[in-house]
Amino acid sequence: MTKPILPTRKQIQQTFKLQQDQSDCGVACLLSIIQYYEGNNSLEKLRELSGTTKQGTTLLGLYQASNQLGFTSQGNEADIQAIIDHKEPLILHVVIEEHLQHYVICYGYENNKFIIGDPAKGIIELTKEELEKIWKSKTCLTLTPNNNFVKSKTQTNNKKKWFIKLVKEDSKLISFSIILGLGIAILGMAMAIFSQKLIDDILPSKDFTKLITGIILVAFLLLIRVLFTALRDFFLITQSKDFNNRIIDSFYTSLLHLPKPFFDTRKIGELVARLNDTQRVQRVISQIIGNTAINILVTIVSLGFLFFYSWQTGLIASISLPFYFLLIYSFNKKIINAQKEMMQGYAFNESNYITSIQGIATIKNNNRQSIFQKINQFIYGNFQEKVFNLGKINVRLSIFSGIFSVLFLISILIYTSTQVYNEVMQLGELMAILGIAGSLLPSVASLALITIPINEAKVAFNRMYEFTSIEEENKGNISLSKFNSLEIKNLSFRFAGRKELFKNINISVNQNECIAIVGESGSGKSTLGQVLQKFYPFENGTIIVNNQFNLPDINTEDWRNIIGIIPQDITIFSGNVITNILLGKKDTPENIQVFCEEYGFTAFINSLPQGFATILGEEGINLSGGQKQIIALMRVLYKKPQLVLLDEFTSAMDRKTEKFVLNLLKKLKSEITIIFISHRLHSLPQIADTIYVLENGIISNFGNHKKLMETTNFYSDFWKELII
Ligand SMILES: Nc1ncnc2c1ncn2[C@@H]1O[C@H](COP(=O)(O)OP(=O)(O)OP(=O)(O)O)[C@@H](O)[C@H]1O
Repeated sequence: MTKPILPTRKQIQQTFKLQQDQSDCGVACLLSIIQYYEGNNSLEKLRELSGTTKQGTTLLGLYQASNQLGFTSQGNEADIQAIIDHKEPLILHVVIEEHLQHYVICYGYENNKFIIGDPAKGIIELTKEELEKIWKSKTCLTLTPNNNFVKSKTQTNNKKKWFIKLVKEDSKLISFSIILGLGIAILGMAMAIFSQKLIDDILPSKDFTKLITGIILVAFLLLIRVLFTALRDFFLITQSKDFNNRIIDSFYTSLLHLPKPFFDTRKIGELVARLNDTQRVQRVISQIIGNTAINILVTIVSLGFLFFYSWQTGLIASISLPFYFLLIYSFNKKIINAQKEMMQGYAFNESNYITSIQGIATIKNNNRQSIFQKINQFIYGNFQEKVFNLGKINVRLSIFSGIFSVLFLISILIYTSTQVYNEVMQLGELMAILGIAGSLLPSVASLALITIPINEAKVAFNRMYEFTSIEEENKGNISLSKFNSLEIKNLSFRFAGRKELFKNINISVNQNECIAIVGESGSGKSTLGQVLQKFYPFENGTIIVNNQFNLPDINTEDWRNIIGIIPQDITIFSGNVITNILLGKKDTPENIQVFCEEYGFTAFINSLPQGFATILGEEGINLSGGQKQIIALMRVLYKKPQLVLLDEFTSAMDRKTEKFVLNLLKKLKSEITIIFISHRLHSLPQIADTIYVLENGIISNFGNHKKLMETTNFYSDFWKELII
């Protein structure tokens, strides 16, 4: 499985992957090494496995991910000589521009230079001194593929299959559009040919009938061309609509089924930007169907006509057009890079805009409007600078191509006019040749630039594919409808790339019991709650349900029907109170009214301006924290769960509401098992049968109020401080 001692440049170039944004450098390095060993994966998957966040990846995260992917890897402290002696690619942790943490790959040492794969720049060479300057940490990750490493050629095939599946339904529309495009191209020549006939034959012959017939014929052909163009455009917009609907549906559906950790590591702006990617892919499809086919044909037919009228002009065109093509083509790379930077600038600007709107209260409260305005000026200015850079390249391109066009047309003009002057060529032929030569250049230019939109679409397509190729969350296959007990045994958990959050935790709860998990902020209580919702897989230990099933094996949908959650951050959707309780489920208003009366929520509903019809969320009134918690309680109880998990519930309620809620929960204890997660401890003695104290990553104590008060711990400290 191991490669030859020093990889060739070609191998490196072919397998090296650039980062898609700043936080991706670590995973881009890992992906490059995977591809170097002929494996395959996606940046998205690697982000997930390595716990990459908006800030980037830790070396520990890269280590954990690479071990899961079939590498024997090791984090080391090393010196320059050690990496010269190490004959396999390795990842170095470096610091660039004095403070930016970054990862690069060292592929080897050759001719006194290190071959470095820098995900921000590409393949570069560094001298010992240059590398030492940035490799200050002296830490690196060595990776050797072991027997678990899977070589895979399947991903490219899967990508192709996915793409074909997406466009397959449009194949008829696409074929019609191409055929119409060909018709349009051929009819486009009609005017040039007619003008030649008009000047050379019809007008000199003074044949009026011929003139009228000719005009009618050309008018007819031009009208057919208009019809063809309209039809083709209609097919294109139809295809565009169908394709976008299909692709967005597939994208959104995959998004909803992605595992929770996926959402922890993404910025909203980035997710929104990916929705726009679909349009980019579609635009290029339209462009290829709409223009490229026509341009190819226009070029061939025009050249044919030029040869037909005068083989010499055909020859001039055939010799000079490849140069024209190459001249324009040479701009491709610059334009693609400038476009990439512009797209990044755009995504960054969008993220910044969304974050400032979300944090508007904090900005105002801290009087930081002017600072945020300056940040925005900087970010937006940077984006505009990138747009400007792209514009500059385009201006340069149009100057060069303009000069070339002038030279080309003038040389054709000189040649043909000399021919007319010497009476070898007729005037009409000159006109036709000039007309055809003029239409040839834009077609060739557009063909030379086709890689730009294709590349843009490829980037967009890959980014979308990465989303849709992530495995859905674990579904589990044991169905369950009745909850009896939950037992957490020796459970350990860490977020990918982080140190262990808790270890060897033992907690149990039976039907109709109420337990509480208490502990300091950040001790991992909410995370434990999320593990219980099957949001995160755990590292070691077991969670047994009903004394027989492993939680990961239980059907996720069944389990989430059994467990009801009130999270710390409650989401209120746009809509009225009823839609917020039902969350899309169908029910009659009478039933909801009965439900509210049964649980005693009627007074709360009546206190809202329009009762049940009160519009909440972005389009409606803002609820207080306590009111949101009541809505969340209604939402949970309406679901009729058998186990509820209440995370810092009642924290925002006034004493009266809290009392009402606690009394309600006490009554419900006979029907529902309750897990409280809290650091508000004063209400717990009334309701919790057992209290577990989570401290320093372990359950340091557990028992009822009386038992816990006998020792010194987080819980008893709280009560003792109250008494003092
Ligand atoms: N997705 C994540 N990736 C990495 N670390 C995370 C993630 N979510 C939470 N953490 C970290 O895990 C730790 C535990 O967080 P958690 O929310 O579980 O604490 P908590 O005990 O519920 O705190 P609080 O009482 O303040 O709600 C924190 O240090 C937090 O920064």
